[in-house]
Amino acid sequence: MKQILEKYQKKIMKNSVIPTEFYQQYDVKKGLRDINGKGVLAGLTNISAIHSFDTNGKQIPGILEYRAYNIKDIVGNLRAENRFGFEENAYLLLFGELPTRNELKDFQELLAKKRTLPEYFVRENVLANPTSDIINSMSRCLLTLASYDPKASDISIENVLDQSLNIIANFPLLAIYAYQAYNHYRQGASLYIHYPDTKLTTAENILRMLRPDKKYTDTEAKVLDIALILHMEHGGGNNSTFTTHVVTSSGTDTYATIAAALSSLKGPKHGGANIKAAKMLENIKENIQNYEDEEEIEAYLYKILNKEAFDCQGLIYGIGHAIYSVSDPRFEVFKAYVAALAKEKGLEEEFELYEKVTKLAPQVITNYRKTYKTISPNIDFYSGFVYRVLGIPQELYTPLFAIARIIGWSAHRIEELINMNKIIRPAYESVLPSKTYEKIEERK
Ligand SMILES: CC(=O)SCCNC(=O)CCNC(=O)[C@H](O)C(C)(C)COP(=O)(O)OP(=O)(O)OC[C@H]1O[C@@H](n2cnc3c(N)ncnc32)[C@H](O)[C@@H]1OP(=O)(O)O
Ligand SMILES: O=C([O-])CC(=O)C(=O)O
Repeated sequence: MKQILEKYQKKIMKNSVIPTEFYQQYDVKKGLRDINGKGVLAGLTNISAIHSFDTNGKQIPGILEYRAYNIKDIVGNLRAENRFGFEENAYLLLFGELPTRNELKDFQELLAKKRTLPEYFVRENVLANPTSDIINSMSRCLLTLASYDPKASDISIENVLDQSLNIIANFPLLAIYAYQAYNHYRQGASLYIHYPDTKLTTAENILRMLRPDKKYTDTEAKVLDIALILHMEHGGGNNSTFTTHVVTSSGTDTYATIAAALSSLKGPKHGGANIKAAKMLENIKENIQNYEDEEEIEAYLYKILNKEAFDCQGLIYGIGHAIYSVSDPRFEVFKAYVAALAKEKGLEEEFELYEKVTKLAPQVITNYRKTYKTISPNIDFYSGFVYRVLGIPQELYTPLFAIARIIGWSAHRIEELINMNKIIRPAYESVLPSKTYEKIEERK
């Protein structure tokens, strides 16, 4: 079998490689972006804005706005008022306005009411097929839920909104129960299936369902709430949201669309980077003797880039961004929390090592690869650190991203359905000259 595959692979390599210069010649933007990170304009949106260049094309520190409100103001205000904000920001992103106190209460009650799975669903679907790949389990369960929905393929806005709210409410259950199944059947731990509490927020319910004793502190839940808010939405062009637009444009149903978005998200260059970054930082910690020695850290980062260390893929996870240059504003917000948590938990030494990595890695990548814009750490450099301090297992890092980003996917799916009504279908130029068909006996 191996030999046959090697033979086929050789043929593929011979017939599939396209000379690099062709991309320039045909003006194809690899990754649909300019080399400095400006994307090909593929759509318009009211949902969020990302700024990384000023009007003169100069790189600026990144700015992220949800429905025109700066993410730093959103988080700053929640913090000042010591309130949870996941539900409020879900309302803002989905409906376009900040809720009044009563509107927020009604929305929270609606989500709480919807936060329930069909009878026996957990036993027959979640527990029956345990896997460490929780995103796969979520996709599988989502597609199974479609068969319970008599209006699964109805793509009217009202129905899509109803389906989206069901998925938003139930993603935490699908993720946490899938982890509990894996932890029990594959890791030998006791099995806990705690029901969510209708009076609690999304962040509180996640910790309640995860922990054997259902207990958590208010600070822990508020830190998780902020992490979720920061991951909720990032424009129409990020890989999983663009997938949502593409798949929605074919007219398919909500379940299939979100399963596609989940599949995109788990890739290690996108949402899957949070697990990779956490594992990489552990690996760096194990392989560095002196945390103070910048030369030793730098040499190890070169080894990672050179595919000689960690997962041998040549990527330093949690660093770099497709469109941000000088900074990812979410990283900045996160860092303040991480610094405080590290101090509280006595992890200052580890935090200082990671800080050195964030300082050295961008320079190392710039020296090693051809880069046209400033490289800086992204949101997921520190998310693993925060989740670890909260006692959240690594298998749930990317699922937590999905629990948050389902809001952005839903808002973008609805925006696509309202405004576009046109199948997305870009062009691929064939660079292969035509050939005369050879009869089977003439082939060499
Ligand atoms: C929530 C999120 O999705 S945020 C992103 C999470 N992903 C990661 O953290 C994975 C590590 N980072 C990366 O792989 C990249 O920075 C990406 C995928 C996020 C962006 O990639 P690009 O748009 O190609 O970035 P950019 O144009 O700045 O990169 C220039 C060069 O530096 C390389 N580069 C950028 N970041 C890294 C990195 N962290 N490690 C190694 N090489 C890198 C790119 O591969 C590219 O090399 P190439 O021209 O040989 O292909
Ligand atoms: O915008 C991107 O390309 C990736 C990202 O940061 C996100 O989806 O949050």
